[in-house]
Amino acid sequence: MSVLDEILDGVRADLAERQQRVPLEELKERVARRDPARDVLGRLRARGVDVIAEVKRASPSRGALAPIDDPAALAREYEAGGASIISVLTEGRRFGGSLADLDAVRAAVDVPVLRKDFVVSSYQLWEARAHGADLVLLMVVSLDQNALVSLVERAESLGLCPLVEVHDAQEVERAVDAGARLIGVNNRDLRTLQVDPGTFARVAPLIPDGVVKVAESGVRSPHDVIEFARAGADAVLVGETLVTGRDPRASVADLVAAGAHPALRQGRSQ
Ligand SMILES: O=C(O)c1ccccc1NCC(=O)[C@H](O)[C@H](O)COP(=O)(O)O
Repeated sequence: MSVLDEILDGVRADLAERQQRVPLEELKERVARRDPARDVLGRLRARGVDVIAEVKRASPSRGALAPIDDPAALAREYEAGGASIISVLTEGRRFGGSLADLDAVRAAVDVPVLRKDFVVSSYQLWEARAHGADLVLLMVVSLDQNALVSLVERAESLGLCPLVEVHDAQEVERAVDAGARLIGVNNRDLRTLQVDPGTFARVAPLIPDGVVKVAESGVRSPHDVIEFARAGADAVLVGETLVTGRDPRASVADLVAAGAHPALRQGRSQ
């Protein structure tokens, strides 16, 4: 069994437990009391190369990364450094995240917040919105096409912007067919956990113009931001480098500054 399959088994078990504890009707009532989700696509199209900064305690590939006792404080640092979106990993078993982290971050920042998890059911979309997320990750590799299409539609009907994650040409085709307007190319192969930073440059040209493109995983430096931007990225998603560095605000600011260079504006998604 692959690591991804193990993660998905755990996600389904935890999901079943939450569905017992928190009925869908209760989530719907909480969603109805929430302010509408923030605009994401307009923001990503309007500026230089945006930085999506991730709250990530641990990962299957690297084990423990950082304790992050106060995710709200970390998110405020990211926002002060110029991050356009805060990504919050809510998977508990392998990434050490939780919906409580999402609550804390949502209450701490004004920028949009991404619920980063292994979504397999519309219940998780209701959860994401009930806990204040503006975006939600949908991974093509872990969904059949009917499920992908229906989760994209359900996310949008809740006002959530789906970030549809792909890794190869076939997954791009599926994401586009499902109506994705925001596509993340993960440089990490989730079956082997290997990161190949060249993945984005190979896969991004297959994504139609007008779709906003995010380079995910393996972004380590301002130089990387420039390289991904030259390959067509509108945004980069960064976890490990930020949570293991000494000064997350300064690290984000350096990445944002690299992405704001006027020479990089040409060719970005409109
Ligand atoms: O990070 C992992 O090891 C991992 C393993 C299996 C599934 C997903 C995984 N990561 C999720 C991500 O996509 C990253 O957290 C995100 O792109 C940031 O990557 P990085 O900057 O390399 O931490």
